[in-house]
Amino acid sequence: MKYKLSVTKGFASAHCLREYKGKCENVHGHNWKIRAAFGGTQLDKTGMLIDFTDLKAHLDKIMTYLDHKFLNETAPFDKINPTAENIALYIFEELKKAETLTAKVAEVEVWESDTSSATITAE
Ligand SMILES: Nc1nc2c(c(=O)[nH]1)N=C([C@H](O)[C@H](O)COP(=O)(O)OP(=O)(O)OP(=O)(O)O)CN2
Ligand SMILES: [Zn+2]
Repeated sequence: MKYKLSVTKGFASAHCLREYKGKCENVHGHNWKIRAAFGGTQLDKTGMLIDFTDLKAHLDKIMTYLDHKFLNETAPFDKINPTAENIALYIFEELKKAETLTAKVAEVEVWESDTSSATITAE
């Protein structure tokens, strides 16, 4: 991939981890930070891989769905644990709807705190 563009957004939500022994089995909240990257090799006639504005709008839609929710009661996290890994995979899959012929989702990184993040990378 020659070009890689990233946008960053955040949301606030509560969760608890099922099947987990420790403080995170209790309900608690995070200010999640998301970095979504699209990659490709070909620019359009305006010199863009994909418009940042479109990318932000797609990410915003996902953030709005997750914002101020109890994730354990919000699909798909009512069925799968709302870990940083699963949240990153969910956002990665949702962002595929925004792919164009030349710009594909390359990476989604989910920060649970200033020091911990999970990244999904396209294979
Ligand atoms: N691989 C993963 N490990 C953990 C996840 C996760 O999503 N993936 N999540 C948690 C908990 O959600 C928890 O909130 C975070 O725990 P932790 O970093 O231990 O706690 P703090 O945010 O309080 O950080 P401190 O460094 O202890 O202050 C746990 N593990
Ligand atoms: Zn947590």
